[in-house]
Amino acid sequence: MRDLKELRVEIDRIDRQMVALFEERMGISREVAEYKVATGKKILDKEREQQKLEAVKALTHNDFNSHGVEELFKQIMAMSRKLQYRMMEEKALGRLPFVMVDKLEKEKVRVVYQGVEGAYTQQAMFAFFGEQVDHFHVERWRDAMDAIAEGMADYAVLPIENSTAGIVNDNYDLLGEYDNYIVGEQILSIQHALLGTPDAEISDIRTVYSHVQGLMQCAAYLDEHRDWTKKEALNTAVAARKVAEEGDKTQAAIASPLAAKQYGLKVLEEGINRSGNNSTRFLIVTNQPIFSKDAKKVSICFEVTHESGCLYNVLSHFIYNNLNLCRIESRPIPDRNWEYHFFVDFEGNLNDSAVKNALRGIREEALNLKILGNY
Ligand SMILES: O=C(O)C(=O)C[C@]1(C(=O)O)C=C[C@@H](O)C=C1
Repeated sequence: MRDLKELRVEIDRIDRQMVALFEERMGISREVAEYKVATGKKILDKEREQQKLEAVKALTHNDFNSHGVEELFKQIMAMSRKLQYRMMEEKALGRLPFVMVDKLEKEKVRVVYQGVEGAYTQQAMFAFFGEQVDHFHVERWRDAMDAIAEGMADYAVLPIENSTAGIVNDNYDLLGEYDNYIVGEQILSIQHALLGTPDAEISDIRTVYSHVQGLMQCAAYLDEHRDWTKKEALNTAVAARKVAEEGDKTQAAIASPLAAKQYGLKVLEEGINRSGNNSTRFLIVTNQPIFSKDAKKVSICFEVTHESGCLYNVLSHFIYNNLNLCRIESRPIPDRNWEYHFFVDFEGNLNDSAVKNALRGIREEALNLKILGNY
């Protein structure tokens, strides 16, 4: 048996050769990039990569090495592409179809939110734009997206994620569907209360209405009252309005204390959500591709082909460009079973070259990349 020291000397010798060859190959890749920049040819050439993988695998002598070489060359070619995207960046300004503004216009604007007066979304709107803002409300989230798409409002406010109950699926889907853009976000601490008619006591309650998220966020509290029937409403404020309108003291709503004030209801119990720091994140959306110069977060969505390693390849652009991923979600693509839209948020501004570089790579290597906004 040979000594470990001696074996490591040999490994070091081989690695030096591999590094030299890697650098030589990257040098050629630079020349390929120059050719591609000059001729407008795409950087990713899947057919060539497939042929290359088959060719290098054929040079190996067993299955283990064949698999290893395949992985190795996939990585080498991915690095080669990244180098080429970076060179493209040096050649072209790489302007994205977004317009930078100094500051988001918040005065003399009209804002739409979904729900009725007293909804948490209304509170979020006030927190972002101020209480004097000109506003109106619509019944469904889709109506709010239509209102800005058609120019009836300048901005829409949509809940996207709650710290206890998770994402608002429907709004993720709407972001993918509409050509509207995220320009801001507002986080609101959500403190739910149990609201009843003015003559009600907790012991009278038989039925509780709320939005599904309200019911989920208060699941532990509702578990202590298993005999109550839980019923879903379009949103928490609609639930409060229903209880007020029907005037039945056996009915209660889970909604905000603001909604109690709005509809003349009695707060039977406060702070009934499971988590003390229960918060909801709302997005501010508009119909124009604008971003402010101090925007810090980019949201995108894309699809990947149904092949092994595809998502990994796309995500590698964030690592390579040193961009910090904040979240990733997947949503099913309608009528295409087991295929998904991926929604990714990461830190950065559309003016940063690292962001442009990563987006250029993702645009080529993923399907249907959409920049949802920078805020
Ligand atoms: O041959 C090319 O067109 C290259 O850009 C080189 C290379 C490689 O590194 O082998 C890189 C990217 C392409 O997807 C295919 C192959």
